[in-house]
Amino acid sequence: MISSINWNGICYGNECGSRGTCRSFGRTWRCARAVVRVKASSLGSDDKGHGSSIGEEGVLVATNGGPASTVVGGFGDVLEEDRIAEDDLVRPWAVSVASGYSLLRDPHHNKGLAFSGKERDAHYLRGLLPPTVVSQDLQVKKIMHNLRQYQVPLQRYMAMMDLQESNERLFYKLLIDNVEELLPVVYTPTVGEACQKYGSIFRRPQGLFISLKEKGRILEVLKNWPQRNIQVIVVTDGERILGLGDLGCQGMGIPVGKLSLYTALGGVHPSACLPVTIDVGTNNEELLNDEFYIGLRQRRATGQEYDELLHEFMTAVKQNYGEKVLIQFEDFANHNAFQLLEKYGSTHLVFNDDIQGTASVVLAGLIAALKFVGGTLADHRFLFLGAGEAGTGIAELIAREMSKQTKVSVEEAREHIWLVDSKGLIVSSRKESLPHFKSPWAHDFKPVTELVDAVKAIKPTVLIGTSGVGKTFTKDVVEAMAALNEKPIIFSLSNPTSQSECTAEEAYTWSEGRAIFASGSPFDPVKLNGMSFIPGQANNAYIFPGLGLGLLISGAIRVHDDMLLAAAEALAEEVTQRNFDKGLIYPPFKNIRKISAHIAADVAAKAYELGLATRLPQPRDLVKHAESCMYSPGYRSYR
Ligand SMILES: O=C([O-])CC(=O)C(=O)O
Ligand SMILES: [Mg+2]
Repeated sequence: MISSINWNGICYGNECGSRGTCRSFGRTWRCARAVVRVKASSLGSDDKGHGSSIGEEGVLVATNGGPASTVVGGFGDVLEEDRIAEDDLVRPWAVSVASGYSLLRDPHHNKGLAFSGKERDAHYLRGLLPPTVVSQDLQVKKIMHNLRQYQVPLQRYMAMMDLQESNERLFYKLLIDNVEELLPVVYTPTVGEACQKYGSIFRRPQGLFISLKEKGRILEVLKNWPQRNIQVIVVTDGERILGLGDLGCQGMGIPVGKLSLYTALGGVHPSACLPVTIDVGTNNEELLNDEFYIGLRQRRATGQEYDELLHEFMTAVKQNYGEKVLIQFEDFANHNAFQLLEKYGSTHLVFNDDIQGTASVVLAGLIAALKFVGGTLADHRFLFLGAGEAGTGIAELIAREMSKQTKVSVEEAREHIWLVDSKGLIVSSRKESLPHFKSPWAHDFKPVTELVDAVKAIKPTVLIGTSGVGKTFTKDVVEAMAALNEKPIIFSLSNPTSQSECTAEEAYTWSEGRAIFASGSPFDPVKLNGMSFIPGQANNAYIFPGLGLGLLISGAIRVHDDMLLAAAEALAEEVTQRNFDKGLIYPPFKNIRKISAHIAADVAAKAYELGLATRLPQPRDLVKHAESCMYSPGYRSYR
């Protein structure tokens, strides 16, 4: 194995079949695309003398101890141009050329038994693999067979994580080809349990951990990450993981899971994705006392200490990756979520998935549900249980869409929308004590404490649960909705399944099969009185991969609310007549890559329209362009 070579590389072009160019910056090669081979003419003493390298990140080059020989690349299939300063190229580490045994252990390039005979010869794999050569499809078949043997969801999750760390392309092929079956494994609900037990199941780090200990050195820490051309970061501080509360550093499962969906559902190249967990401590006593806990053992830093760390992170990200890197805030607690969005929304390309992504997916479901119940948004009355990020985010987007459709002001539109929090209905007499994100929803009304009483008093046509508290849509509540409405719309959005406000079965049974139901985490179809009901999954996974792709392909520099409306409308348009005939208000996840391309195209179109796009000229057919930019996980040939 070559761990380090001295070289002065001659790129002799792509042998991967795709066209691309290599440019030389002195001794550093930079490759615009895909697999490139480099001939090393001056090899170190511990090598086998071949010097070929494989890398869709471009050229893998080892340092000779000098300052600027390093790895460049990682453009993914999306980014074809980038400007990197020469001093950016200096890294403290060397990357080895992957061949032979190390190639089999390199998740980005390993193909396992799918290496052909010629590849085995060319890359010193002879004898390291059994003689049989299999196709990627057969590998998928075998792994699905094995996964189905596990009875415990967490075992499936761990098997999937092992695969991601041993053969990345196979992981994505499996996920894309079996998305409906595997989404609940790598994502909600199983990822919730994985985060709760992350310390004990931790094997290899899959993202960047930035703790208070790294304060003052975050830029340095970012440079330790092996990929340079990061396009999307999902970051959490672990304080509100799904509806499970403060899981501290163990929240890392969420950015990892979300980014695997960026690739599988949205086609963003895996090497362009960076999961980050900011560790400022945890207030979860159980974790602080857990010997397997992997994070800082201290209570959460707040105030200035917290703000400074986050600011250093946001500044370092922009400095290291440029202003077009997308930062998705995920599962922060309410106070920080709103503050971060407000603070960085006008200086960085950021959005909060729990506030804005969830809002967009729910709005799409409501637009589609109107097909069944009739009327426009303005003809309906909305009641939320939960007035945090998701509740107020959805409420605001509904108000904006209503205002857009009917030309009433957003303030007037808000009067159709009511929220209940842990203290009861949000009314104007509570205004003094409300945080700023709740105050727009404080309407004039008498105080009401119980949800069921709020339903009877407000008479909503739509009931939405964003409370993070399971079992709160009781029989009384659902029956009250069913008494008021021929087709009550009931969304139980809290995740994972244990936190869902009610189950699909409860919603259909208590409403005598009349509810139009969707949930954040998946539920199986329900049989009732000989009929089958298929619940919708109103999860932001429908939105963020396509939204992110749209931002990247247009080179957007800011996220605008109109882009979220565009994403919602694009998703609602993807519900076909056949879907409606089956009672669906969301399209099946199995078509998600096509759906993401449409969402991406509409988001990108909006970015161009708003003057926020920098990738000019605007491609004529944005759907085709989005599709052509999507990563596909088929193996490359390494001959
Ligand atoms: O992760 C999910 O399934 C949806 C989400 O953002 C949350 O519940 O926080
Ligand atoms: Mg979330």
